[in-house]
Amino acid sequence: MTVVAVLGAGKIGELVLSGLLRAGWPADKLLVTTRRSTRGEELHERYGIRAVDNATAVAEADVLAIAVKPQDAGALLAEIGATVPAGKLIVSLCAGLPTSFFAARLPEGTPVVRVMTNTPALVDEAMTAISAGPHATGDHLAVAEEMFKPLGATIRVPESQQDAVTALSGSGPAYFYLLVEAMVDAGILLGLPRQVAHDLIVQTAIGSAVMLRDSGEHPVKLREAVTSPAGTTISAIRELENHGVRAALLAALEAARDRAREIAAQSA
Ligand SMILES: NC(=O)C1=CN([C@@H]2O[C@H](COP(=O)(O)OP(=O)(O)OC[C@H]3O[C@@H](n4cnc5c(N)ncnc54)[C@H](OP(=O)(O)O)[C@@H]3O)[C@@H](O)[C@H]2O)C=CC1
Ligand SMILES: O=C(O)[C@@H]1CCC=N1
Repeated sequence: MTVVAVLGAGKIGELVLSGLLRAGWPADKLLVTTRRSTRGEELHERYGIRAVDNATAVAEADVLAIAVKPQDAGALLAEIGATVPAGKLIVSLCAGLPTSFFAARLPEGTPVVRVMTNTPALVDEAMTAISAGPHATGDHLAVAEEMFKPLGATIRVPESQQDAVTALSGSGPAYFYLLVEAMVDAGILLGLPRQVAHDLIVQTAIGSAVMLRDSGEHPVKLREAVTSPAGTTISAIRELENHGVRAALLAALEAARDRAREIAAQSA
């Protein structure tokens, strides 16, 4: 069975490892590397997986999943790049960094796959977009899918779309959490106890998300069904439109996409 090493197990690396274990990936087929040894020990105690150094991971794993911050990827590749044996699959989880960044720092012919996942991996509801980079074949994409399917949904996209994907689904959970936070505060403003406001909004978010996924209806239709003539909802929607929420979202996601491009330019 494929041995996967997660290089740089912070938040996302741990989510990937724990998801693979939940899906039945044997602990002895997983390796983890960390910068701080205490973090490696913590992950070993929590999951029973072996914490090793980057050189050992390169030597022993079939797949190297790079989960360091994009700003740390250059240093990591300077350390391991030349030692990566031919044919080892590199799966990058780094926002912004194109596969060419990795190819330039790895032996010629090394297959590179770029993925963008998100934190709902914690509850097996991630959205992961997968792209083939240099030398990545259908088989390599299938390996990446085998890794990420247990964590939620997967989709294949051309790499040219990955910065937009990052802006939408990679960063996306943060936008929903911000919205929930603001709506709970609105509940406080209206005099509800915080816990009651929290419970109302969280269940409303879950119900709305499940309807979006399962009803097959367009979001406009779902919204219209809530919006009664001369009712309460349209009064709120007028305020959202007056405050430019729609325009703010367009600008915000464009800014996230632009930041991904900037990270790539600064790392080149
Ligand atoms: N957070 C998110 O929602 C998402 C993040 N991503 C991407 O995932 C990647 C990781 O993000 P995230 O988990 O949030 O970041 P974290 O900072 O939580 O994790 C990165 C980890 O890499 C470790 N690290 C750095 N350099 C090395 C090295 N040379 N060898 C071994 N370990 C190293 C860091 O160690 P130390 O703790 O000592 O600094 C840290 O624990 C990023 O590239 C990000 O763009 C993608 C999708 C979503
Ligand atoms: O904020 C970030 O840069 C990372 C990438 C996508 C989500 N978090």
